Amino acid sequence: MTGPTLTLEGVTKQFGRVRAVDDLSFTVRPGVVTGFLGPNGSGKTTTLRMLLGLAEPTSGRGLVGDRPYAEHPQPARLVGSSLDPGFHPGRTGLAHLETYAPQVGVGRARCREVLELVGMGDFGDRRVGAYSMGMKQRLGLATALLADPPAVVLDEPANGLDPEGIVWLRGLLRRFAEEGRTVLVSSHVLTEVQHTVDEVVVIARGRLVHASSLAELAASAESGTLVVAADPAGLARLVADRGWTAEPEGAGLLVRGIPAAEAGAACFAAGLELHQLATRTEDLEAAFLRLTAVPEVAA
Ligand SMILES: Nc1ncnc2c1ncn2[C@@H]1O[C@H](COP(=O)(O)OP(=O)(O)OP(=O)(O)O)[C@@H](O)[C@H]1O
Repeated sequence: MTGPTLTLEGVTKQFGRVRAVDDLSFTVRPGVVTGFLGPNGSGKTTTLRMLLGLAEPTSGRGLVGDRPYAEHPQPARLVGSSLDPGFHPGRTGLAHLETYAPQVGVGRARCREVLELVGMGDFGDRRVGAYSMGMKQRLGLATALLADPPAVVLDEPANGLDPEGIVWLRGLLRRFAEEGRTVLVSSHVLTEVQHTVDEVVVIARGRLVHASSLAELAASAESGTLVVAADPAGLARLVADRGWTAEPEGAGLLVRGIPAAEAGAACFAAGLELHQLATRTEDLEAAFLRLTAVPEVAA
């Protein structure tokens, strides 16, 4: 199986005065898990809704394969999604799936099968109103998987899942990708999906701020050296003389982008007595926060 490539081409969405999505372009390939990441309110859901024909872009377009979602003869069979699952609290989980089954051309047996697949086999006859958040997530996922689609688009699928559920979801998405499907999952927490995704697309305030493999994002994490000197004023002078960027950390300075060997050699040459010299590497979450941080407004 080879899933369709998903493409956003210069998509913008304006809600009155709010520009929720701003000239956003990226591509999602089949055979890998792609994480669509951004803080709350950054425009992820709006983007996914435009991709799936649930919202009209102000400009630009979303493509599933070679054409917009709605132009496919049976789009719901091509892309399974957890957006707008439309749960009715009075319906059982099974009845919910059965309302969707005709749209994607599957029968009751498949509804039971997907309930089993998402670990909900024992709860299909219980009313959705009595489901926990995690159970609703699983039912949303079951809805997305009804047609056994070659592409899945899931909005915050890890929300409400317990740690065991997250591990289970990770395994499921990994298997889908290995089968050649296209897998796009959104999240506002990078660490929640960092063991799940291969590719990352990061947005902030509706704009693309980063797109690469997860490995490349990790490699781009900024590193620096913590330097603690007996003479803090002397160290501050050295940092200024060298034009380094540094910020206070504990009793010393965290010097950005300078390896420990270089910082140590410079201190030695300047006759500074060191109490500590340690490499500091930013973790992925810090890199994510740096990428999505609101820029300070110049005075
Ligand atoms: N129908 C709408 N009408 C007006 N504004 C909207 C509408 N839908 C979304 N917005 C606004 O667009 C922006 C982006 O919202 P969106 O839900 O796409 O973000 P998100 O990244 O999915 O957030 P979260 O992680 O909190 O779900 C927000 O400022 C939101 O208030």
